[in-house]
Amino acid sequence: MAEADGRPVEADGRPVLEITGLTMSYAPPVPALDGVGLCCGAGECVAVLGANGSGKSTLLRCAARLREPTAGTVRLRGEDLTALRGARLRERRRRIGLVLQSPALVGRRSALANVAVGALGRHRSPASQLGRWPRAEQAEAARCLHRVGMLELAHRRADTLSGGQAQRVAVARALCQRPLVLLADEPVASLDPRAAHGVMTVLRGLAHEDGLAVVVVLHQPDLALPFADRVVGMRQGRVAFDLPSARVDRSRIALLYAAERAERAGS
Ligand SMILES: Nc1ncnc2c1ncn2[C@@H]1O[C@H](COP(=O)(O)OP(=O)(O)OP(=O)(O)O)[C@@H](O)[C@H]1O
Repeated sequence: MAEADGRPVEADGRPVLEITGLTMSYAPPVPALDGVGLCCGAGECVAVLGANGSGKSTLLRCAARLREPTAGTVRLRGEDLTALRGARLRERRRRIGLVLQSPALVGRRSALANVAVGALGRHRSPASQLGRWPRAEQAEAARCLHRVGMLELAHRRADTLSGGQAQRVAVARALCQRPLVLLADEPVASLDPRAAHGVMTVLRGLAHEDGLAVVVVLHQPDLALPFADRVVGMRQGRVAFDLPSARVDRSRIALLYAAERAERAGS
């Protein structure tokens, strides 16, 4: 893998995920994103910080093509996803794993069965939809659980897991999609500090050790700075800064939130 500006890029010189000029408004119109650019290379962990309403979740949803941007491009390994439709889009979307604040597991099913759901895009049958998986998919789900340190609890019902354990299972479910990119939207928001640290360790490991491109939206600068390689600060639908973590000082972060408060107070 090569490097450009200190960032990992694919052999063709492009980062795995490359977002440019992303603009999106919700009806009636509520502007949410205004020309946002963000890149994430294989093996890189990027944190996105910003005050409530600054557009972080909308950015991830547009990147995963769950929302349609009004302008801009989302490239996965150089291919523009915003130009794709139908089966091709569905296939490419599977290469983008999504982890949300709520793990959304099926409580009465085992951790293993929940993880195997990530394989549905490759293997869909009446049996798999009832939670009965062929041996190969079960083995892959077990490998994904092992990767997040949850193999021992593979056969536990999901509704008996702690919040941190459930979130690791959700990460394993995303891994079972065999993603190139992992997008995590406030994955530690409901977790205690120890569990949050554990989930962040897993996410960073998936970037640094497994070579995924990981983008994680956080509300905790104290987690973003030590765990992420780069931090993207968002303010009012725009990128306020995009810097290596080591160059992000506290005053820059404070400004991110303070400016948002001041602008709101004045509006
Ligand atoms: N479904 C929706 N319908 C209308 N407006 C929306 C919708 N979702 C978000 N918005 C608006 O879009 C803007 C960006 O919201 P978004 O949720 O992306 O921000 P965020 O940075 O993720 O916020 P938070 O940290 O609170 O999750 C806000 O003004 C928000 O009110």
